Parts: sequence; C-alpha cells; structure tokens
Amino acid sequence: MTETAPHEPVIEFTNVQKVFPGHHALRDLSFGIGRGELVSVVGVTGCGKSTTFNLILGLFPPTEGSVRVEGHDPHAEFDWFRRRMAVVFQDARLLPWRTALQNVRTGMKFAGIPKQEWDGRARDWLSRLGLAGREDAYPHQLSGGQRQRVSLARAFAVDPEIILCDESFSALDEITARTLRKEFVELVRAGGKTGVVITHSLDEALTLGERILVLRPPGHLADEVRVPAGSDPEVLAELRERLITAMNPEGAE
Ligand SMILES: Nc1ncnc2c1ncn2[C@@H]1O[C@H](COP(=O)(O)OP(=O)(O)OP(=O)(O)O)[C@@H](O)[C@H]1O
Repeated sequence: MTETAPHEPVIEFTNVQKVFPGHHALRDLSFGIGRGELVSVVGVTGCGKSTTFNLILGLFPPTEGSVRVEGHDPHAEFDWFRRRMAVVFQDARLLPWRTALQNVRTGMKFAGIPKQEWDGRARDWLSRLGLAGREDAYPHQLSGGQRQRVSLARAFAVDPEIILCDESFSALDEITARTLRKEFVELVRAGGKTGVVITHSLDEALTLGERILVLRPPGHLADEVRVPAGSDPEVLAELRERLITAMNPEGAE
C-alpha cells in the first residue's frame, strides 16, 4: 500500500452522488481536505452534511463518483480505517456502566491497540483533557462537558490521523463549548491531525476552521471560505455574511 503524498488531499470527494430511495441527498459534490487541515462543514438542515460525514466514515458507498480517504475507499476497506479515524459525536456516547477510564480503554480495544498500552494512554489523555482524578467516575457522575472530555480523550487516545466531529460542541453551554473548542484545536494542531467538524453554528465554524465548506441543498458545494488566522471581528462579520448567503437555498450561486 502506498502512503499518501504530503500535498495530496487526505480526504477527496470527486463528483459524488448519493441517492437514497426517493431522495437525492448529494449531487455532484467534489472537494479535498489536505493533511493537517482543520475544516468545518456548514449548511442548512438537509443539505447533506451527515451524508458527507457518513461517506467519509465508510458507512455506505456513494451511488456515483469517488470517495477516497488516505487514498483508500473507506467503505470497501472499513477495517483499514479502524485506527486511522476517530469520531466525536454531539452526545458523548459513553457506555454508562463503564468508568471514564474504561470508556477510553474500550475505544482503544475496538481500534486494535495492544492491551498493555490501554491503561497508560487512557490515563494520559484523560489527564490532558483535565480529568486527572476522575478516571473512576461513571458517566452519570460527570457533567455534560466532562463527558464530552472523556469522548475527546477516547478519540485522541487511539492516535488517529483524522478526527471527525459531528456537532460535538453543540449540546454544551457557550462557555464550556468555547473552552473545549479551543482545547480541541490545540490538540489537533499539536498532534498534526486532520480535523473535519460538521456544525450548525457559523460562529463555531469561524472559530474552528481555517477553511469552511458550505453545502447547499441538494447536496453540492456552494462556497469555500478561508478564515485567515487572527481575523479581526470586522473580517469575521463579513465572512459570516458570505456564509449565510452561500448557505441560503434561495441565494445566488
Ligand atoms: N437513509 C436515508 N434515506 C432517505 N433519505 C435520506 C437518508 N439519509 C438522509 N436522507 C435525506 O438526504 C438529505 C440530506 O440529509 P443529511 O442528513 O445528510 O442532511 P444534514 O445536512 O446532515 O441535515 P441536518 O443538519 O438536519 O442534520 C435530507 O433531505 C435527508 O432527508
């Protein structure tokens, strides 16, 4: 197997169509995400964000066109991706009968990481996410923000090349979400990971992503917006307006 060349996109959609019975969810969607990029995907409800996310995860194949992750087909080679991609969902999706430590260990078990590494890595990542001393707490003994920290620890502990977030910060209060987003960005950058964040929040997209992909129904790319590092509020406000125009199904292309 050949490794992806440094500048080749890590995630690449080429003319992707996805048709569900009675519904055309994605229509001719093409984009690329390079190694080490942190990209947000926004769009109105039903524009195809989750379908795009699930195609990257390999949960189903495209109807037409090609989806490649690290040069591989994520649907046909599902097992190859077990350690290479990790997902953080909106709800932490922890096993309620397992402690924080056991939940992080379980993620490594499914990723096929050698058992002797589970404990050390789980403790290390829980500590990095501010949960040292809470390793033995059960999910119901943790706040929503802490549960999401366990979920992030579970994702990073696998040391994946790609981290996918599906509305991961949406269910948290704004202060907690802001702190976690900042930590998430630092961890992605420090680890040289490629991050893809699906979000309804334009402010979140503008905070997180150096690039924002805007989808518009029926599932095509309406715009691609770069967010220059350290943009001042005036620039961010302009970009926000551009995103709204691009997202609007009634708006001009
Ligand atoms: N399994 C399915 N069967 C039929 N139609 C589907 C299926 N999954 C998605 N769709 C349709 O495809 C379109 C895109 O759905 P998708 O869930 O990708 O949108 P979304 O942008 O994630 O929406 P939301 O922001 O509400 O989560 C929608 O119109 C949806 O009804």
